[in-house]
Amino acid sequence: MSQYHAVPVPPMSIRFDQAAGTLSPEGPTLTRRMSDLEGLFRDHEAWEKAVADGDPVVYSVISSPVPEIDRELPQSITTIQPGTTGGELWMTKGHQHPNHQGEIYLGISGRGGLLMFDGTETRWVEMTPGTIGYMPPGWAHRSVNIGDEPYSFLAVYPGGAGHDYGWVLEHGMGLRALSGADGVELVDYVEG
Ligand SMILES: O=P(O)(O)OC[C@H]1O[C@](O)(CO)[C@@H](O)[C@@H]1O
Ligand SMILES: [Fe+2]
Repeated sequence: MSQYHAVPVPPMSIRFDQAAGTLSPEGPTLTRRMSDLEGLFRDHEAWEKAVADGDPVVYSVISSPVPEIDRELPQSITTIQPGTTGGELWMTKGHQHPNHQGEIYLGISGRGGLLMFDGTETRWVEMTPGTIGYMPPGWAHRSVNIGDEPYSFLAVYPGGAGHDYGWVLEHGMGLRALSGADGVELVDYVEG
């Protein structure tokens, strides 16, 4: 089920207040805690312990009022907190668009990585403020915070693309992003 409402909107400007972490006018907001990321981390015991030890917020998503419906172009800003679980950097759930369509991200603050997987090949794009990351149709995508401060990025995506989270649980993402010497060490995917 979509977390977005489907009310058409008129032409508009949308103001992002980075200090306040708000969009105005605002749409739906979403908070993902550790407990929402079941089955995604390699170290299941470390994930269970993190859930038991306060179930921290891993990332939040604020959206504009543009609806998730075909031919619309919704936007959202995702902020991933810095952290690791079992040595694995905090990340989004990641998803495939069931109705394969492209998408762009724009780095706003902090340091991140954009992991893309088409079921065979994997790509990793480092994201800093000003970087545009492009996800072609058919490439599942996950974002990772590789720094020690919150990592924020703008997403712009086709409203009819949909979100398939089960695809990532079934196929993985090709690689995992662990905390390493230069912030990140990419290793082969191992089941969670
Ligand atoms: O949908 P996920 O995998 O939780 O990741 C969150 C980010 O991805 C989006 O679904 C866009 O691809 C936005 O809602 C948000 O920017
Ligand atoms: Fe997407």
